[in-house]
Formats: sequence, C-alpha cells, structure tokens
Amino acid sequence: MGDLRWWLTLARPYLGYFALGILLSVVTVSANMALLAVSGWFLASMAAAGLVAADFNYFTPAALIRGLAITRTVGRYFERLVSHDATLRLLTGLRVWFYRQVEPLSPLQLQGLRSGDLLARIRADIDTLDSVYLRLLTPAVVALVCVTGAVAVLAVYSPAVALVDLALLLAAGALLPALVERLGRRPGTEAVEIGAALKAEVVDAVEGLGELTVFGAFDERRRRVDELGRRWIACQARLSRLSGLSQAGVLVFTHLAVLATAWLMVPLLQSPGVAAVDFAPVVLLAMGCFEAVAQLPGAWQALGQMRAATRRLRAFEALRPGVTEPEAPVEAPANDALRFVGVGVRHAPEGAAALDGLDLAIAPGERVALVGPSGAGKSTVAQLLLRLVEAERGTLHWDGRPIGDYRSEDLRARIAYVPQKVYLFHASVRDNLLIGAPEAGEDAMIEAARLACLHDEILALPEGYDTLVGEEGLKLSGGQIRRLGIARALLRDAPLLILDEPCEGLDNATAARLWRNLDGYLAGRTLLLISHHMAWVREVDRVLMLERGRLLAEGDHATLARDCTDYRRLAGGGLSGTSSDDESACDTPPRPAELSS
Ligand SMILES: Nc1ncnc2c1ncn2[C@@H]1O[C@H](COP(=O)(O)OP(=O)(O)OP(=O)(O)O)[C@@H](O)[C@H]1O
Repeated sequence: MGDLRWWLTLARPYLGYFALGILLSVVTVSANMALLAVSGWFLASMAAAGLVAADFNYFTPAALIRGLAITRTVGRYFERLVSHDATLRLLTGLRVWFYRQVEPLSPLQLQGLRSGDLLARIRADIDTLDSVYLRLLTPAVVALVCVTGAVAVLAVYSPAVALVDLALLLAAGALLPALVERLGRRPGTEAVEIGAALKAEVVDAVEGLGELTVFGAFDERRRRVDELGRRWIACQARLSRLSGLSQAGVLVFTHLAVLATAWLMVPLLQSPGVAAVDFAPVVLLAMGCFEAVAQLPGAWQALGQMRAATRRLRAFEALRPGVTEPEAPVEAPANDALRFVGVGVRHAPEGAAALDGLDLAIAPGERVALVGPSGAGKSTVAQLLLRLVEAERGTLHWDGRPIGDYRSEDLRARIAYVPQKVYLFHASVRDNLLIGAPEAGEDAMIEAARLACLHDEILALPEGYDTLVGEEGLKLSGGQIRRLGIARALLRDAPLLILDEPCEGLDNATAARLWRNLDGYLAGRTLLLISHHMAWVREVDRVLMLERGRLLAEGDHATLARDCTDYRRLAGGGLSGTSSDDESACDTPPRPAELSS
C-alpha cells in the first residue's frame, strides 16, 4: 500500500491523463458488452418475428448495434492513444525523479553499484513500474465499474442469475488473481533481481573483456552469465506458465457462467415479464462480463515484479548526498589558501579512517607535493577539495572560511583536476579536451595539448583532433590518455591545479618535458601534486608526507631526503646522491614542526 501511495505521489501530475484513459477503457469495454447483448437480442427477435411472420422494426436496433460497434472501435483507438501518452509521460516523470535522486550523490557513493545495475534500475525497473497504470489500475477500475453495471442489469432479469454470475466473476477477478499473485511473488521478485544481476554481469564482462582474455578467465565468466541466464529464463518460464494457467482459469469461469446462466434462465422463460428473446442477451451479457476481469490475474501476477522494482528504485530515497550544500553560501574564495585542521575522513561509516586528524596548510601560489605509501590518504585530500567527500571531524579552511560555507560548484570552478584514472568518453579527442572548458577556442585547445606534450601525437592520428578515441580511450595508449587528461585540465585555466599521479605511464623524457612546460604554466597558480615520481616531487616548493591519514613529515625534498628515513624509503631509487638503504641518518622521522622550523 505504501508503494502504491509512493507511486501515486509521483504520478500526480499525470492523474488527469490516467482518469481519461480509464474512462475511455470503461466506455470501450461497456460498449463491447452491450454490443454482445444487443446483438443477441436482435438476432433472437428477428428469428422470433420470422417464425410468426410478424412485423419487426429492425432499423433502431441495427443503428444501436452500429453505434456500439463504432463506439467500441473509436473508444479503443483513443483509449490506446491516451493511455500510451500517459504511460510515456509517467516514464519521463519516473526517470527524472530517479535522476534527481542520483544527481546530488557523489560519484563515490555510486561506486558501490555496478554500472549494469544502475542501468537496469533506470531502464528495466522503471519500465516495470509503468505497468502499474496499464496493467493494474486500469483493469481494476474497469472491472469494478463494468461488472457492477452488468450485474445490476442481470439482476433486473433474475437476482439468482446476477448472484451466481457475481460469484463466478469474483472467483475469476479476485480469487484467481490473489492465488496467482501468491504463486507469482517469488519468481517475479527473482526475475527482477536476476535480470539486473545478469545485465551487470554482462556489462562488467564486456568492459573487462581484455583482462578476461589475457587471464584466461573468459570461460568462467561465460559460465556465470549462462547460469544467470538459465535462472532468469526459468523464472520467466514459471511466470509464463502461471500466466497461461490464469488465462485458462478465466476461460473456465467464463464457460461456467454461460452454462449456469443458461441453466437458470430456461425455467424463467415460462414466468411473466421474461420473454424468450431475453435468453440470448442475458447469456451473452454474462459472458461479456468476463472480458472486464480477464486482465486481472495477469495484473496481480506482475505485482511481485512491480514490488521488487519499486524497492530497488526507492532504495535511492534513503541515500543522502555525501556533501551538504550551505543554505546561505558565501562568495567564492578569492585565493587558494588552504588549511586543514584535525581533518578526519571515513569513506564508509564502519570503515577505517582515510584521514585521521590531518593538519596542514598550503599557501596561494605554492607548489606542494603530497607523497606517502599507498592508502595513506593522498587522493582523499583531493576528493575533499573537490567536495566529493565530507570531513567527519576537523575543519578545512579555504581562503579563511570553512569549506562548507561555499557552494561546491564555486569551489570546483577554481580547480583543474587530473584524477588517477582519467576517464575518456567515446567521443573525439576535441570533445574530450573541451569537456571542462566548452567555450575554449581552437588556439587555446592546441596550446593546452602542446603543454601536455600531446599536440604532435594528436596530429598523427587518422583524423587529428576529430579522431574518435573509442570506449574509455581504447584507441590511445595509457600515456596518451593521461596527457589528454592533463591537457583537459590545463585548458580549464583554473587557479588550483591538482594532479593525481600525472606521470603514470609516461617515460622519463616525456615526464621531464611535461614538467618544463608546466613550470611556466604554473606561474601564479597553486599546485597540489600527488605523485610517486621523484623527478617531479624534487621540483616543488614543499613536500608533505602522509602516512595512515596523518602528516608524518614536511619540508623541501632535500631536507626530507637527508633527515627522514621513511621519505628515503619511499623515494627509493629516485633520490640522487642519497642512498635509499642508508637509514642511519634519521631513525625517527622528524615531526612536521621540527622540519618546518
Ligand atoms: N571510495 C572509497 N570507499 C571506501 N574506502 C576508500 C575509498 N577510497 C579510498 N578508500 C580508502 O581510504 C584510504 C585512503 O585512500 P586514498 O585513495 O586516499 O589513498 P592514496 O594515498 O591516494 O593511495 P594510492 O597512492 O594507492 O592512490 C585507503 O585505505 C582506501 O582503501
């Protein structure tokens, strides 16, 4: 009931269309029932008049029959038109609702969902819900109205006939659906869940096709897809069998009603007030009533699927955006003075802290490198600045104000970010470059590509800047993808540049060239470099070393390389003039305060 209320709230803007569609459905089904009854009466009356050679005005009933036939056809046409229109509007409304639930969520909150599963929710689950109107509400209202009307007409001839038919109609329109709903609940729920898992598995397998082939894991994955496919088909087969049986059940009740009505009508034909020609219309009307309930078992059978789809969609209602926007935001920051005071971040409520009381400061225009072992929390610092995660404790000040005072949009506008994994869209090189700066001109784009040491390689592609990069940049090398990500960020012309592992996949000569280009570009900008590439780290103003979410040491590269064992161990062979295994110089790492003093 709660789910139906939820659905009705979402469908409120379209209730007028639904009401019109249902009204047209009632008119169509009523016209059909009346057509059967009037035709029966007409044929019987014509036959009776023929037997006794009496005069019979057949013009009026013939006109009525024609009128009912036209009403039925035209009614069906407009009913389909209106109900399809209403359904498509509802689909749009549901998709917009779903998008509104997902949009404020951080990409990190959606990471737990497989992309195929998200696709299944936005497509198949929403499609399932559109049938609440077509398959559930409309047949239920039509059955209620038409059966009430028809039984009232039957009662005029014989209360006994009306009662018996009502009982059989209840059996076909209420008892049978309840039974079918009970039996269809489990396969219906499973069909939705297994269908979604199947989509997710197939999308995952296609995305990881390269790895599966190289590691010889393709057959195992195919076996899993086959298994899910088999289970899904089994659910569908059970649902189809149930659907066939329920339709057969409606037919059985229809024929029982015809037999019972005929059996009860025969003795009544002797009584005054009932004419012999009434036999055919009463029996045909009793039969026609079942058209109104015929769809109900199927509708109730789909209830299990509808409930499962609703549950999967409503799961998003419980998700709150990971980052809250201020009610009264202040002006965007004027500079990039950043100060972390005791900042703690946890990616999952029950998970370990990614940042655990981090204290650090970055001055506007400073070039800072964030180093530390894997999992130390370096990327989390970038995610905090990008407002993808929120600190659970401590404060992060930006231009002297807590970060939560600003609109996320304003902060992101100040940042050019190259993530650890650069994502390329299946579009041209140009489109991928312009994502962060759609207004940028051709010259600015080429300049950014030059700075990222990519321009010549783009020109060598078959269609230069118009070459399609393929799914996730399949047609480019790892180093090219990374430099495209860098060029895209540089084109944004933002005052704070955050580079997360920018040298990954680059040879030393290209990395050196790239740094020389960046050196000029960075004038007047702030750089936060997250890197294990010592050739770049040694060039920045200050190195901040993190470990387990805390600042372990800070200073310039030379000082750290001289005084800090952990830094030397981390830098490994990247330190010239310092032996990485000479650990005697700094047995206990200097505290940040000692180093910066
Ligand atoms: N989306 C996430 N959900 C749950 N835990 C996460 C998530 N992202 C990071 N973590 C955890 O937070 C901690 C810090 O991760 P982070 O990515 O910031 O480390 P890092 O220093 O950048 O590591 P690397 O050098 O390997 O990129 C790690 O323990 C990691 O497992």
